[in-house]
Amino acid sequence: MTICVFGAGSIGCYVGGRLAATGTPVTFVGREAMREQVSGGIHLRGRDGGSLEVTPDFGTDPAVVGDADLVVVTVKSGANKQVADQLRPLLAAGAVVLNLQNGIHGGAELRDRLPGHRVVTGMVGFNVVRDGASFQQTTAGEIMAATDPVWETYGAAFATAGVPVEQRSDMDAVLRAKLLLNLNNAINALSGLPLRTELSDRSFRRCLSLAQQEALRVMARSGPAPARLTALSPSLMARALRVPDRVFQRLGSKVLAIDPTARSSMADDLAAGRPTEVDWINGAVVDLAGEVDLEAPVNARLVALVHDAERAIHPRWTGAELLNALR
Ligand SMILES: NC(=O)C1=CN([C@@H]2O[C@H](COP(=O)(O)OP(=O)(O)OC[C@H]3O[C@@H](n4cnc5c(N)ncnc54)[C@H](OP(=O)(O)O)[C@@H]3O)[C@@H](O)[C@H]2O)C=CC1
Ligand SMILES: CC(C)(CO)C(=O)C(=O)O
Repeated sequence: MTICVFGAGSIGCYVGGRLAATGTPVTFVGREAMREQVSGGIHLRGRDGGSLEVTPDFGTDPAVVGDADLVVVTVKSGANKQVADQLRPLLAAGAVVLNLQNGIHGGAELRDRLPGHRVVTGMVGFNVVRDGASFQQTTAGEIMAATDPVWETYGAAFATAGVPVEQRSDMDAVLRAKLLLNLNNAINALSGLPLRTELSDRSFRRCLSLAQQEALRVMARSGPAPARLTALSPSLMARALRVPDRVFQRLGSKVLAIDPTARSSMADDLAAGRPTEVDWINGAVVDLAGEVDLEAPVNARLVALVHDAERAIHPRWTGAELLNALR
């Protein structure tokens, strides 16, 4: 039972690190800059505050993937096609691929390019903040993945590692629900604020409400309906975001139960000068809308604003400014 984490950054090092720290053989493939940071050892802090230390078997040579039975792909969406091209000649016969990514098309993108291999679609419901070689899970949440025989072999290892996998037979609906939550990634990135501060501001929540309601209209026409991943249903959540701050502090206390340092993965990308996943998140809503003869101007505007921010054009917005730009 050997796992290879391919594209090991925040999610890959955290999930793979927990597996390695609890006795599962894991190899990590990632960038040289990451190897330099983590090869002396990584520190993993769980949501319960407990810590694990492990020295990862981290390299930059993709060839090690050939020894793995399970390959966990944790690159950002834009790298999927290139990664599939790298994996195709290297994967062992019978190796299973698990993609742990935001967006709704990652699994299919890999599946189309890796004929002969099972690609299991997964989703990470929690946030991880990296600080050098320290990886901290800053929100509650689970990994969800498509029901598959692979979990008979690996399910116990993920559970022991403190990253249990909930098998779902409705992964498309799960990915759509996560997409709705991730519409905040762009707003969070443009705010320049930690998630908790941003979501405590009604103007930013109203921006998210606009983006989610637009996405819900599109999803209502294109099916499947998004799964319910939070205490409130997706449509109720989109409405509840608009309530005044004091009411939201009570109503949305679970939403705000976030470590004060946590930021969305898109905020990390913007801060590090990397291309963002906005085309795969808000852009996915625009694409879905096009397929059913609708328009999605709020999400289209967010895509454009994040692309501007990637080029250092108006990278920071107040809640009021952003709300004005989206209405
Ligand atoms: N971070 C979080 O809290 C959460 C993230 N997610 C999702 O999980 C996925 C992974 O996110 P995250 O871990 O934050 O991403 P990171 O950017 O931290 O990690 C991905 C790593 O893969 C590297 N990489 C890209 N292409 C290759 C390649 N061909 N070979 C080797 N390494 C490669 C990247 O390097 P480089 O940057 O140089 O390309 C980067 O170091 C995304 O879809 C994200 O949206 C979901 C929930 C929470
Ligand atoms: C966990 C969450 C929703 C936090 O924003 C996320 O998926 C991300 O940062 O990409």
